[in-house]
Amino acid sequence: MDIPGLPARRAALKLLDAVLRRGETLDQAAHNAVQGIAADADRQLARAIAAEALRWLPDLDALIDSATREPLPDDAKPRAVLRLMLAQWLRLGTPPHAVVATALPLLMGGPKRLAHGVFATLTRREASLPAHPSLPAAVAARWGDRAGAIAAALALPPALDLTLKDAGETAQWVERLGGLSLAPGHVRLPRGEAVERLPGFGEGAWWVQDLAASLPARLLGPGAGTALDLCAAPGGKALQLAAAGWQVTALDASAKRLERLRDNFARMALPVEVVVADVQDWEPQERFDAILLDAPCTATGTCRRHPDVLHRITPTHIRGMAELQQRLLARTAGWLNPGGRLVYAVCSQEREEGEDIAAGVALTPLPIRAEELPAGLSPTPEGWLRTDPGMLPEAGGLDGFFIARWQA
Ligand SMILES: C[S@@+](CC[C@H](N)C(=O)[O-])C[C@H]1O[C@@H](n2cnc3c(N)ncnc32)[C@H](O)[C@@H]1O
Repeated sequence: MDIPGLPARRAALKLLDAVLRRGETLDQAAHNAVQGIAADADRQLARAIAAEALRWLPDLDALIDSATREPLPDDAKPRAVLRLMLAQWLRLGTPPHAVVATALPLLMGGPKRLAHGVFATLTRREASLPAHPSLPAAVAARWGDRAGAIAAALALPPALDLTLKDAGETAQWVERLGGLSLAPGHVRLPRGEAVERLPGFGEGAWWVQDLAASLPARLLGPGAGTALDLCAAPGGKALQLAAAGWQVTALDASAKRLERLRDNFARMALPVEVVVADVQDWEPQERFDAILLDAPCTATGTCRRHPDVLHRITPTHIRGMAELQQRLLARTAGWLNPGGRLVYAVCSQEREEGEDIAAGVALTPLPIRAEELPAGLSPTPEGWLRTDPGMLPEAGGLDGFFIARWQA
């Protein structure tokens, strides 16, 4: 029989391994790793341990290396177990004796004695982590002069952002939910509350959507005809377009994710036409007044929520995504009615997926203006928008996005 708490630690070890060795996302890996764990709390604990280990990996490794004579190989099992032990102790507040009792049984023999010794050394020294996580060196190099601000934002879990169906009711919902608003139709709450229990969920008054993720649809303006939302599922941006009065066609390659989109539209009582297709070979029967291309991307702008992106995304992934994004945007640009608007968005922090893509588009730019954005954000000199988690620090930051807009 397993000792209590061990299955959650074993699952956390599987999660870490799936991300770091097989390049899976935490979400993909969670499906397999937590199979067989009955209690929801244990499944959540496994994920929390792995996520904190990934968020603080370079700092945890520095502590481990400070307590060993020879550095342990990067993929050695004792290093992986120590990463989890330290994440529990230093990030989740688990007392050291409980960490030892529940995680050390993952190892046997010499490796177990080694990990025990390193952990004992670090607890005796009262080791601590820096004020915020250090980025892996390759990531810090890619993010250049924004790396420090983004790293600072990584220390805190992101707030819970809601988008209201009726932006005219912003003040009422801010009061009712006890949050703050950074834009019309936006309410920000501290994370922690179960979403389904918040007032307004059942009645379809709002949906969960990061503030940055709500900006692309806002930049298409109030509904004035037909809108095509490409790569639309699960539908946060399509809901915004429908709520703004656009007649929305939502297209996505994943039938399963489109089921979630349909459920979301049903909950919000908004109309939508759904198309299951790949943007790479779909041929529209009509032209559109507005197109939103929320392209598939490396999602490195969501690193606060998904710290696995800090470790699995390589220059090869970024190049592959950039090629796909360029192909999708080139097709899409021909599907606008005269005078129609196209918005391109990615939740990536990488210039290859943002600025470099936008610079190659032949349509007429429709520069984003500061008045269209929440206070504290400003467009680039080219009229694009680049956000990252280090922006709006007093309000709790926002995801990293790149957004550009053109007119046919
Ligand atoms: C970032 S998510 C979109 C989020 C969505 N726009 C929202 O606001 O809720 C990316 C989506 O792109 C879809 N996708 C990826 N490649 C695609 C393609 N070639 N054609 C159509 N959809 C694609 C995926 O199935 C996924 O649902």
